[in-house]
Amino acid sequence: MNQSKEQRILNFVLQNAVRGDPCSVMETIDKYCSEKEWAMNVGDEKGVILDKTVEEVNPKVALELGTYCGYSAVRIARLLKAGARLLTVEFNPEFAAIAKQMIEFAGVQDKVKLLEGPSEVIIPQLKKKYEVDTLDFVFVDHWKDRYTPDTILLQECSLLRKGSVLLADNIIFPGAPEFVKYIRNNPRFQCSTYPSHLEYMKVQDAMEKAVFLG
Ligand SMILES: O=c1[nH]cnc2c(O)c(F)c(-c3ccc(F)cc3)cc12
Ligand SMILES: [Mg+2]
Repeated sequence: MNQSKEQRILNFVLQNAVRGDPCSVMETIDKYCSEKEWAMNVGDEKGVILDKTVEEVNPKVALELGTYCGYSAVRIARLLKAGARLLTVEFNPEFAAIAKQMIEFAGVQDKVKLLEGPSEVIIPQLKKKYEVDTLDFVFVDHWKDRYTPDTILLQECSLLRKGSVLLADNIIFPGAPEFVKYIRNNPRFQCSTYPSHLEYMKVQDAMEKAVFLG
Protein backbone atom coordinates (compact mmCIF):
# COMPACT_ATOMS: atom_id res chain seq x y z
CA MET A 1 0.00 0.00 0.00
CA ASN A 2 1.32 3.48 -0.76
CA GLN A 3 2.93 5.25 2.19
CA SER A 4 1.41 8.48 3.46
CA LYS A 5 3.39 11.73 3.43
CA GLU A 6 3.38 11.61 7.23
CA GLN A 7 4.88 8.10 7.17
CA ARG A 8 7.56 9.33 4.77
CA ILE A 9 8.38 12.18 7.16
CA LEU A 10 8.65 9.76 10.09
CA ASN A 11 10.83 7.35 8.09
CA PHE A 12 13.16 10.20 7.11
CA VAL A 13 13.50 11.10 10.81
CA LEU A 14 14.11 7.48 11.85
CA GLN A 15 16.83 7.18 9.18
CA ASN A 16 18.50 10.58 9.60
CA ALA A 17 17.89 12.10 13.02
CA VAL A 18 19.66 11.28 16.30
CA ARG A 19 17.49 9.18 18.63
CA GLY A 20 16.81 11.01 21.92
CA ASP A 21 17.78 14.40 20.47
CA PRO A 22 14.70 16.67 20.07
CA CYS A 23 16.58 19.37 18.15
CA SER A 24 17.87 16.78 15.70
CA VAL A 25 14.30 15.55 15.14
CA MET A 26 13.00 19.11 14.56
CA GLU A 27 15.88 19.97 12.18
CA THR A 28 15.35 16.75 10.24
CA ILE A 29 11.59 17.33 9.83
CA ASP A 30 12.27 20.93 8.74
CA LYS A 31 14.89 19.72 6.24
CA TYR A 32 12.52 17.14 4.73
CA CYS A 33 9.53 19.50 4.59
CA SER A 34 11.49 22.40 3.09
CA GLU A 35 13.39 20.29 0.54
CA LYS A 36 11.14 17.33 -0.31
CA GLU A 37 7.46 17.58 0.72
CA TRP A 38 5.70 20.53 2.33
CA ALA A 39 3.77 19.65 5.50
CA MET A 40 1.83 21.65 8.09
CA ASN A 41 4.37 21.60 10.94
CA VAL A 42 4.68 24.96 12.68
CA GLY A 43 8.21 25.04 11.27
CA ASP A 44 11.44 26.76 12.26
CA GLU A 45 10.41 30.43 11.90
CA LYS A 46 7.09 30.32 13.80
CA GLY A 47 8.74 27.67 15.97
CA VAL A 48 11.01 30.33 17.46
CA ILE A 49 7.93 32.39 18.45
CA LEU A 50 6.52 29.22 20.04
CA ASP A 51 9.83 28.61 21.85
CA LYS A 52 9.98 32.15 23.26
CA THR A 53 6.39 31.98 24.46
CA VAL A 54 6.91 28.60 26.17
CA GLU A 55 10.13 29.85 27.82
CA GLU A 56 8.35 33.00 29.02
CA VAL A 57 5.38 31.04 30.45
CA ASN A 58 7.46 28.09 31.72
CA PRO A 59 4.26 26.00 31.95
CA LYS A 60 3.79 23.14 34.42
CA VAL A 61 0.77 21.96 32.44
CA ALA A 62 0.56 22.69 28.70
CA LEU A 63 -2.10 21.69 26.16
CA GLU A 64 -1.63 21.42 22.41
CA LEU A 65 -4.62 21.21 20.09
CA GLY A 66 -3.47 19.56 16.85
CA THR A 67 -0.52 17.17 17.20
CA TYR A 68 -0.13 16.23 13.52
CA CYS A 69 3.29 14.50 13.25
CA GLY A 70 4.45 15.64 16.67
CA TYR A 71 6.86 18.39 15.56
CA SER A 72 5.51 21.06 17.91
CA ALA A 73 4.94 18.54 20.70
CA VAL A 74 8.68 17.74 20.54
CA ARG A 75 9.44 21.47 20.24
CA ILE A 76 7.39 22.33 23.35
CA ALA A 77 8.34 19.27 25.44
CA ARG A 78 12.09 19.88 25.04
CA LEU A 79 11.64 23.19 26.88
CA LEU A 80 9.51 21.87 29.77
CA LYS A 81 11.12 21.76 33.22
CA ALA A 82 11.28 18.59 35.34
CA GLY A 83 7.79 17.51 36.39
CA ALA A 84 6.05 19.62 33.73
CA ARG A 85 3.83 17.93 31.16
CA LEU A 86 2.29 18.48 27.74
CA LEU A 87 -1.10 17.07 26.79
CA THR A 88 -1.50 16.99 23.01
CA VAL A 89 -4.78 16.29 21.20
CA GLU A 90 -5.06 14.72 17.74
CA PHE A 91 -8.31 13.47 16.21
CA ASN A 92 -6.77 11.78 13.12
CA PRO A 93 -5.66 8.25 14.12
CA GLU A 94 -3.05 8.00 11.35
CA PHE A 95 -1.44 11.28 12.46
CA ALA A 96 -1.62 10.18 16.13
CA ALA A 97 0.21 6.92 15.32
CA ILE A 98 2.98 8.83 13.52
CA ALA A 99 3.24 11.43 16.29
CA LYS A 100 3.52 8.76 18.99
CA GLN A 101 6.57 7.27 17.23
CA MET A 102 8.05 10.74 16.60
CA ILE A 103 7.68 11.74 20.25
CA GLU A 104 9.23 8.47 21.44
CA PHE A 105 12.14 8.72 18.99
CA ALA A 106 12.84 12.26 20.22
CA GLY A 107 12.94 10.92 23.79
CA VAL A 108 10.32 13.28 25.22
CA GLN A 109 7.62 10.64 25.78
CA ASP A 110 7.84 11.01 29.60
CA LYS A 111 6.73 14.66 29.30
CA VAL A 112 4.05 14.19 26.65
CA LYS A 113 0.64 12.56 26.80
CA LEU A 114 -0.95 12.09 23.38
CA LEU A 115 -4.76 12.11 23.56
CA GLU A 116 -6.51 10.75 20.47
CA GLY A 117 -9.97 12.14 19.75
CA PRO A 118 -11.90 15.30 18.89
CA SER A 119 -10.91 18.36 20.96
CA GLU A 120 -14.53 19.00 21.89
CA VAL A 121 -14.66 15.56 23.54
CA ILE A 122 -11.19 15.65 25.15
CA ILE A 123 -11.31 19.16 26.63
CA PRO A 124 -14.25 18.40 28.98
CA GLN A 125 -12.36 15.29 30.18
CA LEU A 126 -9.13 17.09 31.11
CA LYS A 127 -10.01 17.81 34.75
CA LYS A 128 -11.39 14.47 35.87
CA LYS A 129 -9.85 11.95 33.48
CA TYR A 130 -6.44 13.62 32.99
CA GLU A 131 -6.12 15.26 36.41
CA VAL A 132 -5.70 18.80 35.14
CA ASP A 133 -6.52 21.69 37.46
CA THR A 134 -5.83 24.62 35.11
CA LEU A 135 -3.72 25.06 31.98
CA ASP A 136 -0.70 27.39 31.99
CA PHE A 137 -0.22 27.32 28.22
CA VAL A 138 -2.33 26.28 25.21
CA PHE A 139 -0.96 25.98 21.66
CA VAL A 140 -3.95 26.22 19.30
CA ASP A 141 -2.99 24.59 15.99
CA HIS A 142 -5.75 22.18 15.00
CA TRP A 143 -8.50 23.51 12.73
CA LYS A 144 -9.50 27.17 12.23
CA ASP A 145 -13.21 26.43 12.69
CA ARG A 146 -12.51 24.95 16.15
CA TYR A 147 -10.35 27.82 17.45
CA THR A 148 -13.25 29.87 18.85
CA PRO A 149 -15.54 27.09 20.10
CA ASP A 150 -12.63 25.36 21.84
CA THR A 151 -11.45 28.61 23.43
CA ILE A 152 -15.00 29.07 24.76
CA LEU A 153 -15.06 25.44 25.90
CA LEU A 154 -11.76 25.86 27.80
CA GLN A 155 -13.38 28.75 29.70
CA GLU A 156 -16.63 26.86 30.32
CA CYS A 157 -14.61 23.94 31.74
CA SER A 158 -12.73 26.36 34.06
CA LEU A 159 -9.43 25.25 32.56
CA LEU A 160 -7.99 28.77 32.28
CA ARG A 161 -6.71 30.85 35.18
CA LYS A 162 -5.54 34.45 35.44
CA GLY A 163 -2.39 34.52 33.31
CA SER A 164 -3.04 31.42 31.19
CA VAL A 165 -1.50 31.98 27.76
CA LEU A 166 -3.00 30.86 24.45
CA LEU A 167 -0.89 30.93 21.29
CA ALA A 168 -2.76 30.34 18.02
CA ASP A 169 -1.08 29.43 14.72
CA ASN A 170 -2.23 30.37 11.19
CA ILE A 171 -4.29 33.45 11.98
CA ILE A 172 -3.41 34.86 8.54
CA PHE A 173 -2.92 31.75 6.43
CA PRO A 174 -5.07 29.66 6.15
CA GLY A 175 -6.56 32.31 8.48
CA ALA A 176 -8.91 32.27 11.45
CA PRO A 177 -10.78 35.59 11.05
CA GLU A 178 -13.71 34.64 13.27
CA PHE A 179 -11.31 33.64 16.09
CA VAL A 180 -9.30 36.86 15.70
CA LYS A 181 -12.51 38.90 15.92
CA TYR A 182 -13.67 36.92 18.98
CA ILE A 183 -10.43 37.04 20.93
CA ARG A 184 -9.43 40.65 20.19
CA ASN A 185 -12.89 41.95 21.17
CA ASN A 186 -13.05 39.86 24.33
CA PRO A 187 -12.18 41.95 27.41
CA ARG A 188 -11.08 38.79 29.23
CA PHE A 189 -8.09 38.39 26.92
CA GLN A 190 -5.05 40.62 26.34
CA CYS A 191 -3.95 39.95 22.75
CA SER A 192 -0.77 40.49 20.76
CA THR A 193 0.11 39.48 17.20
CA TYR A 194 3.41 38.00 15.98
CA PRO A 195 3.82 38.40 12.21
CA SER A 196 5.74 35.59 10.55
CA HIS A 197 5.53 33.34 7.48
CA LEU A 198 3.74 30.16 6.56
CA GLU A 199 5.98 27.22 7.35
CA TYR A 200 8.62 26.58 4.64
CA MET A 201 7.08 29.30 2.39
CA LYS A 202 7.40 33.04 1.70
CA VAL A 203 3.68 33.54 2.34
CA GLN A 204 2.68 35.88 5.18
CA ASP A 205 1.26 34.28 8.31
CA ALA A 206 1.06 35.25 12.00
CA MET A 207 0.52 33.86 15.48
CA GLU A 208 -1.85 35.41 18.02
CA LYS A 209 -0.98 35.37 21.72
CA ALA A 210 -3.89 35.81 24.11
CA VAL A 211 -3.41 36.10 27.89
CA PHE A 212 -6.48 35.20 29.93
CA LEU A 213 -7.18 37.93 32.48
CA GLY A 214 -9.44 35.85 34.74
O1 LIG B 1 -5.12 22.55 9.15
C1 LIG B 1 -4.15 23.04 9.72
N1 LIG B 1 -4.01 22.89 11.06
C2 LIG B 1 -2.97 23.41 11.74
N2 LIG B 1 -1.98 24.10 11.15
C3 LIG B 1 -2.04 24.28 9.79
C4 LIG B 1 -1.00 24.97 9.16
O2 LIG B 1 0.04 25.45 9.92
C5 LIG B 1 -1.05 25.18 7.78
F1 LIG B 1 -0.03 25.84 7.20
C6 LIG B 1 -2.12 24.68 7.00
C7 LIG B 1 -2.17 24.88 5.54
C8 LIG B 1 -2.73 23.91 4.73
C9 LIG B 1 -2.77 24.07 3.35
C10 LIG B 1 -2.23 25.21 2.78
F2 LIG B 1 -2.23 25.36 1.45
C11 LIG B 1 -1.66 26.19 3.58
C12 LIG B 1 -1.62 26.03 4.96
C13 LIG B 1 -3.14 23.98 7.63
C14 LIG B 1 -3.10 23.77 9.02
MG1 LIG C 1 -0.44 25.43 11.98
